[in-house]
Amino acid sequence: MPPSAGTLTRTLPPPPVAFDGPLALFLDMDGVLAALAPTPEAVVAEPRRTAVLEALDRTLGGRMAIISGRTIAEIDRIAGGAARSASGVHGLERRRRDGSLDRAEASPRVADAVAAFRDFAAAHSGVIVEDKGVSAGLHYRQAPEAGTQARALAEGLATDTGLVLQPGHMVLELKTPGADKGRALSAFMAETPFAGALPVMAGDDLTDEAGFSAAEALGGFGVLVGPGRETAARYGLPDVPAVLDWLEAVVEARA
Ligand SMILES: O=P(O)(O)OC[C@H]1O[C@H](O[C@H]2O[C@H](CO)[C@@H](O)[C@H](O)[C@H]2O)[C@H](O)[C@@H](O)[C@@H]1O
Repeated sequence: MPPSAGTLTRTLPPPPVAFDGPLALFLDMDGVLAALAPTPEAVVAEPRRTAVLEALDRTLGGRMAIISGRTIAEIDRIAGGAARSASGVHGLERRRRDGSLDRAEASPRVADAVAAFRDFAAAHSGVIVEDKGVSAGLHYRQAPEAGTQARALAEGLATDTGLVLQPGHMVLELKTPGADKGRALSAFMAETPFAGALPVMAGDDLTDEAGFSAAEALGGFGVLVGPGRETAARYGLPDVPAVLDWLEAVVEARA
């Protein structure tokens, strides 16, 4: 019997490596496939990650996608081009395996958020602004003392602009409304080659909870990476190396 999803304070069991029927894997990037680094640009392509993604894509008949808060261009840079199906910026962009692309129209208020974030960064050394077109990110990993003020700014801007506040690991993002990782997962699952497979989503961040719930609703499950918390995931893995070990074992079990 698989463990149940829901509020969990205990350690989650590790996910299975062998599955009876067709499997569809949805993978988050930062904190799952790539260890967290001081800045977004510090994360680069690595041979082990690229190799296992290519092997999964082959073994799963193309039913593998990265669903990230990063842009698809960033996913391609870090995954070494190994993720043909990808969703970026928390579901606001989605590229199918054949290269066709869906992209939400950016709210004009994103530019206001970027401008306000840049003013804040100019006054707080170490704070970084990430302009993703459809969303704006304010990173304070290198200036943790600015976190409280950064949150107050982002919350105020969310109220003023109607943008959606997406907190992450030492980052506050304001995104164009209308998408999340769960909707991206469900959209992939409605199409070839994903339709009919068992969806499994691995993630670490709050933004990944929508993906866990969507996988669960479609008969699959979520895998929470990192420390335990209240989650919709059924299984857990401690860190990025454990994720890569698990993915390699999945490939081997299907070979
Ligand atoms: O959904 P994800 O793939 O997990 O992306 C979430 C955000 O990841 C990036 O920021 C995070 O990783 C950086 C590099 O390790 C780190 O410096 C930062 O503190 C983290 O928040 C990315 O820059 C964001 O755009 C993503 O939304």
